[in-house]
Amino acid sequence: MITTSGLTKVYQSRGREVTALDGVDLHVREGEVYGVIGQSGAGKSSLIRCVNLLERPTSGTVTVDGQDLTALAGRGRRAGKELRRARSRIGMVFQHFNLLDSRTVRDNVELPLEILGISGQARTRKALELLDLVGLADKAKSYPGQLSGGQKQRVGIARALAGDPKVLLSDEATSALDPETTRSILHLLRDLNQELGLTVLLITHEMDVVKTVCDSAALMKNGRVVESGTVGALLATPGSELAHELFPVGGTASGPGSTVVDVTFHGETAARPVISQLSRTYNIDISILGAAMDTVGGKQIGRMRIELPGSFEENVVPIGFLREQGLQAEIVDGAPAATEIPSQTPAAITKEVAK
Ligand SMILES: Nc1ncnc2c1ncn2[C@@H]1O[C@H](COP(=O)(O)OP(=O)(O)OP(=O)(O)O)[C@@H](O)[C@H]1O
Repeated sequence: MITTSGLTKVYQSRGREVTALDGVDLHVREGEVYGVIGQSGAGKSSLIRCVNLLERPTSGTVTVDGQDLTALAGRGRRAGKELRRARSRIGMVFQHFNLLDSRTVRDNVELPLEILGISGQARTRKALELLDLVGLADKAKSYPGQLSGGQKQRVGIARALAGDPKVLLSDEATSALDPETTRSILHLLRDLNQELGLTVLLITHEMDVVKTVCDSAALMKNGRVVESGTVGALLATPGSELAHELFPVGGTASGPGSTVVDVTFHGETAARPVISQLSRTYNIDISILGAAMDTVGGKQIGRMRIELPGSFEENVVPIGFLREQGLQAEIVDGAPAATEIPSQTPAAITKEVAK
């Protein structure tokens, strides 16, 4: 639904060049919630602004729903008619809501419909429908100043849906909200994604947002995507930084001469007593050094760091047993050279070596 190829953005700032995006390839499938995470300055805002051509990329292409937006003329407010039309089918939600304080809630939602030239009655009907959809039917006549932050963001979401978009872009939509309100807004985005089949591309610096709502995620650093994939596949990727951030498991070996393994459970493997089977089958004592269980995108996922007595060579068979059971097993300590470890990296994952 959204593809960027070789997307590059270089700003000219006080006589020097700042590369905010450095060849970003992103592939967001129809109907998924895709999170782009990264620290401040990683290039997230530049990415989202380039996706709807609010910012013109220096090079590369952006395709949304099969249409190459970069081929359409104009930029920002001076965008040509075709680009404006294409953009009206991309909803955008902002961190600070960007509502007009002098207009009622209903009038704020009607604004994009006014710009599209929709007549008064149809506009009002649509705005009231959308307010109902986001749970604010009773606030139509209120002004933004009379609403809580969460309610303001619901108005922002209703307004973003006015043009019946297939794609919703969210620029840190929950960063200004408290944890409870954040959860309710994320659930609303998830419900809209499922009920309307809306594709959602969101940027965030909070791992919890990715954990709560995203099907897929990408990690950005210095203008580049350094990891991307479905959350399930990322969790199954040995050495994935995103997986480690989503499920940090700690614990160090009790001493030399043992093998430490990070085991990832998901899907039906999360419900099977694999560790006790491993212990009984090979008659080995297993120490659990750390563990975390959680629900990601509605699926139970867990990670456990375990310690097996003996060197890696002595544990090749038990580790093979774990992998045969459909679990991911990544050797953290006691491993031979990386090339000797049987690799299970799924092809779906792209992990580039940062420049
Ligand atoms: N209009 C601009 N002119 C010059 N440099 C800019 C401009 N916008 C962004 N940058 C620079 O580009 C880089 C990426 O910024 P960007 O805002 O895209 O990152 P971000 O990941 O969204 O960060 P944050 O979460 O702090 O908003 C930064 O070094 C920033 O200073």
